[in-house]
Amino acid sequence: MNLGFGVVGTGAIGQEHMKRITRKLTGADIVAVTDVNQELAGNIVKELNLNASVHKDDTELINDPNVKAVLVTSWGPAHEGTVLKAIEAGKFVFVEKPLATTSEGCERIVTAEQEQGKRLVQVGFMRRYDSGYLQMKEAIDNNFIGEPLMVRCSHRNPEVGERYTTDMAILDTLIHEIDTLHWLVGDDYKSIQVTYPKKSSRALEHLKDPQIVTFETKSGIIMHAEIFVNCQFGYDIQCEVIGEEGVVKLPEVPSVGYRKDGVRGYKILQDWQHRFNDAFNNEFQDFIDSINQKGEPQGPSSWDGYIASVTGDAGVRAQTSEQVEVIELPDRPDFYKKTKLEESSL
Ligand SMILES: NC(=O)C1=CN([C@@H]2O[C@H](COP(=O)(O)OP(=O)(O)OC[C@H]3O[C@@H](n4cnc5c(N)ncnc54)[C@H](O)[C@@H]3O)[C@@H](O)[C@H]2O)C=CC1
Ligand SMILES: O=C1[C@@H](O)[C@H](O)[C@@H](O)[C@H](O)[C@H]1O
Repeated sequence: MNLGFGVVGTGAIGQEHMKRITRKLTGADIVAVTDVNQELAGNIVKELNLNASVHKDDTELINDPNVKAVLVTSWGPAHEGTVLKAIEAGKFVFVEKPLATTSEGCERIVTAEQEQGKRLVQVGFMRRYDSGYLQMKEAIDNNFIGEPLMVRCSHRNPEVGERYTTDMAILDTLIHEIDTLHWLVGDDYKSIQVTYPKKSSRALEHLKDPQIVTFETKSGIIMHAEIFVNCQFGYDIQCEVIGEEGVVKLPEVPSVGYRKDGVRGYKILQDWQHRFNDAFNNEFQDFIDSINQKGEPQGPSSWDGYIASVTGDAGVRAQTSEQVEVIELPDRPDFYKKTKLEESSL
C-alpha cells in the first residue's frame, strides 16, 4: 500500500516536494494538506489534481487516519510543534531543515522520538543523497586519499533578499555544510570560528557577506567554508577534501558546453532547486522505500538535526565574538547509531 503523506506548509518547497512525490516517485500519495494560508492549500490540491483533504491545521491533519507520514515544509519556527505532535501520534515525519529553530527544541524532539521507541523522523539534509557527495564519501571511506587532513568548500548564492540576515548565513545556508562535512569525513566538530573578509558592495547594509567559517574536528581536521550569498554569477557549491595520499573534489554539475561570440564555456546553474533536484528525489524515494519496506526511515535523523543546531548556535556566537567557539556535543545515543551497511545503502 502506498504511504499516505499529509503536507503541512504548501509554500515554495512544499509544492516542489508534492510535485516530486506525485509525478516522479513511486510508493506514496499526498492524502492531506494544510497551510495557514488555506486558499493556497486548496489551490495546490486543485492544480495537482489531488485526491487530498484540506485540513484547518496540523493537529487535524495529523489525526487524519489516512495520513501515515507528515511532510513538514512550513516556516522554521513552526517545525518543532508539528514534529512533536506527529511523534506523539506515532506518525512518520519528513521535516525540512531546520528540525527546530533552537537546540533545546531539537533536544525535545530527540527525547520524544526515543520515548516512542523507534525512528520516525528524517530531516531534509538532501546533500547526503547527492551523487557527487556520495562518490566523495565512498572514496574517503575506502581510504582512497588516506586520512583526511583539510577541507575547503564554498556555498555561493547569486543574491539574497532584504529578509536575509547575517545569522542566516550560518543557520539557513551553511547548515547544509554543517550537516554534510562531518558526515563526509566521519568525525565530530570541536570548534568553529567566523571571519569577515572585505564586504561585497552588492550586500545590503545590514548583511555581512561574504563570511569564512573555520571548523576544527575532534581528530584535528581543519575545514574552511566560504559563504557568499551575493556572488552574482550563480548557485555554486564546491567541496574538496585533502588527505594524506590524495584529494577528492565534488564534481561539477554537467551542463551543456558552448562556443559562442569567441567564448568557450559552460552555463552555471542559478538555484538550489536545479542543483539538488536529483538529491531531493533520491532522499524522498529513500524515505518512502525504507518506511514501506523496513518500517522506519534510515536517512538523516533528528540527532543529525540536533547536531546541526548545536553547531549552528556556536557559529552564531562566533559571528559576534569573532573568536574560536567550542562546540559541545553529547555522545550519539545508541538509538541513533547506524551500521556501516545502513550508511552505505543511502
Ligand atoms: N533543503 C533545502 O535546500 C531547502 C529547505 N527549505 C526549508 O523549507 C521550509 C519552507 O521554506 P519555503 O517553502 O521556502 O517557505 P515558504 O514561505 O514559501 O512556505 C512556507 C509555507 O508554510 C506555511 N506555514 C507557515 N506556518 C505554518 C503553520 N504553522 N502551519 C501550516 N502552514 C504554515 C506558510 O503559509 C507558507 O505557505 C523552511 O524551513 C526552509 O528552511 C527551503 C529551501 C531550500
Ligand atoms: O536551503 C537553502 C536555502 O534555504 C538557503 O537560503 C540558501 O542559501 C541555500 O543555498 C539553499 O540550499
